[in-house]
Amino acid sequence: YEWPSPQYDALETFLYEGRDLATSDISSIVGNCKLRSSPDSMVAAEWLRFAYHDAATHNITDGTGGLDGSIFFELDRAENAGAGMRDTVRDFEVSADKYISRADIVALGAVWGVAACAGPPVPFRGGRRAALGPGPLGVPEPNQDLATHTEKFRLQGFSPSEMIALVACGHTIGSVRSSDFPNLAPRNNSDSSGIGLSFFDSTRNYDSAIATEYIGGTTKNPLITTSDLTFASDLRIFSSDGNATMNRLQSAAEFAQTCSAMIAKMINTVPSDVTLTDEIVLLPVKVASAYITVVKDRLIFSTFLRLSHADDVPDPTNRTVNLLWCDKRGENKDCSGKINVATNPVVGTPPTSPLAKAKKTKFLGYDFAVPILANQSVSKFWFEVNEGNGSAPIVHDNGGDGYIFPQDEVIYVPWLSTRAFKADGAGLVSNGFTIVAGIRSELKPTKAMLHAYDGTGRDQPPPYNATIDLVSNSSIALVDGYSAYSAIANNGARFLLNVDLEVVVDGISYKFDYGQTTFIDKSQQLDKFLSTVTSTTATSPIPGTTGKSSSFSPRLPSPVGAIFIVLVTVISVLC
Ligand code: HEM
Repeated sequence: YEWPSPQYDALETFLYEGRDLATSDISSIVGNCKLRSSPDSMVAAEWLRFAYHDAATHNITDGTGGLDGSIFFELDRAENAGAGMRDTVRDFEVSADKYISRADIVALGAVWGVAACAGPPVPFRGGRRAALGPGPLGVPEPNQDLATHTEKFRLQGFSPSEMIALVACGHTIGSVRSSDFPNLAPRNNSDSSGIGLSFFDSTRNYDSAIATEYIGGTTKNPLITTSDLTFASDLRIFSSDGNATMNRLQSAAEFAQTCSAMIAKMINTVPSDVTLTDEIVLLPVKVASAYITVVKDRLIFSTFLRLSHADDVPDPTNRTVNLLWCDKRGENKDCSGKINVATNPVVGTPPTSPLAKAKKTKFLGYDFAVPILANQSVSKFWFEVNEGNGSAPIVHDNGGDGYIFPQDEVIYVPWLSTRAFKADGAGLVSNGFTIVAGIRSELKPTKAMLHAYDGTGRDQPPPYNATIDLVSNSSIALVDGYSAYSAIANNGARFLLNVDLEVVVDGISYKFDYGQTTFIDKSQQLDKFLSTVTSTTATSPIPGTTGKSSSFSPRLPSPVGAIFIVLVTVISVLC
């Protein structure tokens, strides 16, 4: 891994922090193995079944079907019956973006669901392509015979013993509902919703009870105990190898290991023309964002460092984190005369997804937003972390090269961008944005474009994917060094516009990637920026260093911005 790896970075944030581009924490819907309020069905079970029904239609012979999000378009089929499926659609329809497809979200739901109910970590790879319509039929149904099920699992790529394991790894959580299968699950009169839930085993955790209770003869799994044997599909499947697999799965360790592998294989069952990413592993040190923007007539360099530690270790109290960077332009270009230092970032606690919790990990985030000048800008940056315990500070510099700041030719300015939307009682009707960008004033671009993408929307509309010219907009004053451009994007009844910008100058293209629009026109935007935008209070040499202090003196912010103080210190280095 080397920063920046945009798709990896986006998937990593989503997988381990549980939040999407709009910073909405969708994994918290399933966190702590939550139940829906009415009926008390398990969200994790609904998400796991949703993923299975999407993957189950894979055909290894022609490479079609598999986990591709086609399930969103297939809920009117008898084989996909169930209220849990419809609830899941609502959970998942707001988060897809250009790096995280709807299909990846279905797979993530299975990973989070298993982890949220104390199950094993399931390795996750991204890169699934979202289908734009229904796929083939073929999800197994309980009234089909063993030969039919064995053949369907073979077509999905699973051997007979893998079939037994995968069904047990699915039916360790959740229930059969009376409202969906009245012949299998009795209606429960004490349940005010009238929807009887007959759970597969006596525990709500993702554990081996499904196997121990089956082998021990105490199971209440309706797909085993039903008096109508036509529907006893788990009984037929579990006993199909003389109970050898189910005997083995009684061991907690064996169950965890097997199910981690089986669920991973299930979510990696994708159409043959899809190439998945490498496994997304948790980055212990992560630069989660780095951009230049304008907030209240100041040019701001903003970056966010996320560090992790074991969740049974208290948060460090003496830690200090400094941001260091080189100018990209001017007399001190590339740190030839000075290194800039910012201290005292705003410290926050990024959320942890069920998977990060299962890995017993906690995050601390260090948010820097420092005023800079356009004629100095940023070429690269790095961090110095001092734990305050006498040990030498640790430098995080991307393996030695520093974090190279991608480009400053075009910047995104959410602060001045605006949103217009219409909603009625049924929800969002239309959404549109005027996106403001800054392009360096000395440039004469031959092309300036907004690439706008939105993969969300009720009832899964095709993604909005538009390229719109950015037009010079002299009515907007930015800051010295940047001229304002704007473009209008209408993303219809979709929720999560993603902003990419591109300018072409002398045949070279400069790109800003993956800007979000959630904070536009909302008070949170103000909160977010004002809580991190910092005032520059001094320029002084760091104690112990020699050399003269340079004349770095960015504009002072308005007092309202000075909620947190970052000391920007500029030192001369001996070169
Ligand atoms: C022959 C194969 C299978 C059959 C016939 C089958 C059948 C069923 C049925 C009838 C239900 C009840 C649904 C409802 O009442 O809404 C159910 C629930 C469930 N199934 Fe399966 N299943 C099979 C395989 C799997 C597999 C392989 C998985 C995942 C790895 C899985 C995961 C689940 C889960 C988690 C639930 C509970 C859903 C909830 O509580 O909302 N199933 N299954």
